[in-house]
Amino acid sequence: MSTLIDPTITESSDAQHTVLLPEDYVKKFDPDEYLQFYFSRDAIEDGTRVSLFALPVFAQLMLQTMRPSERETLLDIGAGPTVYSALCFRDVAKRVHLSDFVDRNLDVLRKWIRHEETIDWVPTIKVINRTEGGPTPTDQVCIDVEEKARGLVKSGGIHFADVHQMDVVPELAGKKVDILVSIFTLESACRNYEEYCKCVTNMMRHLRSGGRFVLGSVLEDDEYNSGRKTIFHLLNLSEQMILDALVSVGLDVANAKKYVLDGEGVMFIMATKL
Ligand SMILES: C[S@@+](CC[C@H](N)C(=O)[O-])C[C@H]1O[C@@H](n2cnc3c(N)ncnc32)[C@H](O)[C@@H]1O
Repeated sequence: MSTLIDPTITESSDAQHTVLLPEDYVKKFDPDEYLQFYFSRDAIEDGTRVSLFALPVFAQLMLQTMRPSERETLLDIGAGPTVYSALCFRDVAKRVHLSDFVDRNLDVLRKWIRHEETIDWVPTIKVINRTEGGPTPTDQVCIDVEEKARGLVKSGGIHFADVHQMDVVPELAGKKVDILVSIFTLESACRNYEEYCKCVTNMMRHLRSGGRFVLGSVLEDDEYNSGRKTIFHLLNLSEQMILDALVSVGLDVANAKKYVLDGEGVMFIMATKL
């Protein structure tokens, strides 16, 4: 997972190479370490996460192909301590629901809502803005972008999620959103392909027919750094395995928009639920 791993760090930590498992998230996933590792100013300047290129492109496509009434609600499953989905889709949806399995991640998201210190999202906003084709944003533009995203999450909510449950987001049980986003979560949460397919089925219960599913996945890798010294297991997935799982839950994969970044070992796909 080259987008998520700084090779110099993995090499130096080989001596104590412990790989944590899906059941270790609650105790061992550290939101601050994760944000520092991937979203600090230095991390963003050193090499950007591919998500910040793919998601704004999908957002633009949604603006072009969906009427405002068809794209009111967005749910991000496994957002972790990050808010970049709300930043990328701020002009698309009216309400954004961020969800995750780890309470400490949800606490960080709530702190962000209350304007308390978390990470500085300005470097991320600048990359998103560049992908959107805008000029280098002023400080005021960055503040406005973040405030708009914050407002959408205030209108939506911050929720517990477990992809292994039939109602992945219990607080939204029985409710369906227009856009479902999940980035680098399923391959983190699942131990085998059978579980993966079950979790995709569970997630789809939150998406309405005609809605869009946006999935970001690591391809063919076994682990990733969740911080400088912490390594978590990943389910090793080929592109075909992912596509098969999506077809089996009724997503229109034949007409999907897909980016496979071989050098980066990641895939992003946007598909409509039939
Ligand atoms: C690699 S992080 C991705 C975070 C964020 N989506 C991003 O792109 O930076 C994996 C996330 O999956 C979450 N996760 C792990 N097990 C989960 C489960 N059973 N249900 C929902 N989320 C889970 C973790 O808490 C973590 O936030």
